[in-house]
Amino acid sequence: MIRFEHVTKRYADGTTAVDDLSFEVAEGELITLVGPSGCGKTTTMKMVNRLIEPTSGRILLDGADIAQGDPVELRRRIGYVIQQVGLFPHRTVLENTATVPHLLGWQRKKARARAAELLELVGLDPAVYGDRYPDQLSGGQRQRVGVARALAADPPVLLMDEPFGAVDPVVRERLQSEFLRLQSQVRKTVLFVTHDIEEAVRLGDRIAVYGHGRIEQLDAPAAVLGAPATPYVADFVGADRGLKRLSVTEIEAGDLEQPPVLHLDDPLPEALRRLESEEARWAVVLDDRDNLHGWVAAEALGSAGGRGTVRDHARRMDAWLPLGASLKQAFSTMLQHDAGWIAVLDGERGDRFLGVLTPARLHEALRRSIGADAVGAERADVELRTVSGV
Ligand SMILES: Nc1ncnc2c1ncn2[C@@H]1O[C@H](COP(=O)(O)OP(=O)(O)OP(=O)(O)O)[C@@H](O)[C@H]1O
Repeated sequence: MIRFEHVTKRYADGTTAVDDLSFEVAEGELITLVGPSGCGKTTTMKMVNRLIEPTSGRILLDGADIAQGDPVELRRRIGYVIQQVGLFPHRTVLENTATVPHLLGWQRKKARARAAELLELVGLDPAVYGDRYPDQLSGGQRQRVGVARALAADPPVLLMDEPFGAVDPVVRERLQSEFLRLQSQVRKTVLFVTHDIEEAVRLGDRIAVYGHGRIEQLDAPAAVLGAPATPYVADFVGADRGLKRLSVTEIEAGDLEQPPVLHLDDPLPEALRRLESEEARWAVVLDDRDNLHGWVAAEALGSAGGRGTVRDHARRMDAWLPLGASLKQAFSTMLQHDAGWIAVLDGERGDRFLGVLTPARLHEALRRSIGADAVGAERADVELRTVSGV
């Protein structure tokens, strides 16, 4: 969709802002450009809508060299969101949002209807906020209007330059979640500039980590965190990259442990025999539709004198997650419920019980996924070497 071919930008004073850059953004992909101040992220972005012209090399949009066409025509296909938003102070929120459709000559009614639809999409009720002026909004709301305005003419490409940089961390996280939800609906091709590695990891399908004027690594967030390509990248993503990686590594079926499974109506003697034969101290308990009910301790069954069913001794278990949730969510759920394990369910198939994740399994999953990225293999195929006998 967007292709950089050996693009260099040298400013008049001799500063090389971008140095022989080649990479490609696929249609519907969100690439975050992350790196320290002055490394060329904004220059990269502004060359796409021709606010800055490259010194050499070329940029293709849908296969066509953008330098050959009309910049105004080009910008109609590209939404642009910046940190200072740049809303017109004397125009209402609705008018601000309808700016581009107006410029494109849409009829007033159609432009306003589209603007209202977009405001709704970014979580601002047009009936409440449409007639307000920008200074009557919070910082986070202004950013939302900025995003709505950029999307108003439905451009295939979005350029976002630190769009959430000026709001406090709580609002920022909310805007990120909303933007992820929005992007899953509109699937734009996005270049997103940020200083913040956490933001880059959270939002990007891939992350481009910039050194001075160059991309040091362009890869999926988990790969950048797990297997940094250079010492520079390792340093930039931080010593706690293992921890950060938890949030972008999903629970897979192969990570799970399989404890014995009992059903609520199983008679006690049979249940006890099962646990004894498997030398287990507890079992997961399912209901008659095979949904998770909770768990039962062998000790509780043993002291019951052999009468009744598992139901009489089973305890509820609320610590569970669907397959595909992140390891960070798993860890956080364990802490929240003070649980030594959590159940993992198949959300796609009526919450069927799949297995349990323990802290040891979680650690293994993380190590295996880092190992997999380092050698370019599937996580399930990675064997761990463990210090044994300790
Ligand atoms: N008009 C200009 N003339 C000369 N040098 C410039 C100009 N614009 C940017 N630069 C320099 O080019 C380099 C890259 O700037 P750029 O704005 O692309 O960095 P950035 O990574 O976006 O930084 P930040 O995160 O601080 O916005 C910097 O050294 C900057 O000082």
